[in-house]
Amino acid sequence: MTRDTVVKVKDLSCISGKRYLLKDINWEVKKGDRWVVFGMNGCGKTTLLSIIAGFKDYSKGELEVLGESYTPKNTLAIRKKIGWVSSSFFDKYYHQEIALDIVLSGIFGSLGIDYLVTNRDIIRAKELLSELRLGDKINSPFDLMSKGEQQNVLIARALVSNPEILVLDEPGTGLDVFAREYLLSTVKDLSVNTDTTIIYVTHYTEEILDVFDQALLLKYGQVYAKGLTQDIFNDKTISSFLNYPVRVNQEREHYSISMEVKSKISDMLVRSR
Ligand SMILES: Nc1ncnc2c1ncn2[C@@H]1O[C@H](COP(=O)(O)OP(=O)(O)OP(=O)(O)O)[C@@H](O)[C@H]1O
Repeated sequence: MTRDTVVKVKDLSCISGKRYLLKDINWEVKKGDRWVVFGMNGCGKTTLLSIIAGFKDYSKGELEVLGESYTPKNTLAIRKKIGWVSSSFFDKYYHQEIALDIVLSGIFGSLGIDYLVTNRDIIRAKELLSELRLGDKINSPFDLMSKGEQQNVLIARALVSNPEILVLDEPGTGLDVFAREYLLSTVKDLSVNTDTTIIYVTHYTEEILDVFDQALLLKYGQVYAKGLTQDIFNDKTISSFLNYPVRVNQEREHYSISMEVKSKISDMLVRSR
């Protein structure tokens, strides 16, 4: 039996002014897939995921999520089925909102609580916050929380609706050592025990768990490679992708990349004294 396609991106471009932030992206994600998205700063990862999560428009091409194209009428309904963590996106929107309200907004796929919440919703949101060690921060405004606490609020927001698709944009950033392991263990458990589709963006190869069996490499807003992680994460492909010689190692449960980098900054500073 063929699995349903849950995200279909066809010849998609996103243009700002005269610049292509994304160009001719083609990508298909099936139900239950686990993808890692990898690329250098500014290559368009957040832009692509914001579009897929229904929070950003695109300029050209086609996008279907869970069998539908976004329209003003169905946007919230589709968003509800996507758990999206992206501090680079939400940081711009959340300021005075308290942790509990932000988590509850995930139930509606909105940025705020524009609809009626039930007691069950509140209990679930509080449980998730407590589980993520934020039980005492339920009423804290977003701006007054630490980076890691904010990230955990966004993780709780993404999980509260028990989503069909989890889109995690650098979810480990800012987390302490325990919180990051807890996140990775949650992602791993979800991928083993449920058919949740997972798309995971990271810069840190130690977060590329063995469960992420497919990889999308983005470079300058375009797809550089996509396919099985084991076929892509090798010395040759990643060195050519990064334009720099690296060694890719597959450890017991994740990948790692080693490279020799020599900074010139200290020499520059010493010379200018
Ligand atoms: N609204 C916008 N208008 C114009 N340019 C934008 C806009 N949003 C993002 N960009 C630019 O698009 C490029 C891609 O940004 P994006 O945030 O998608 O990159 P990224 O791959 O997620 O980067 P990082 O790894 O640093 O988070 C960047 O050069 C950024 O400056």
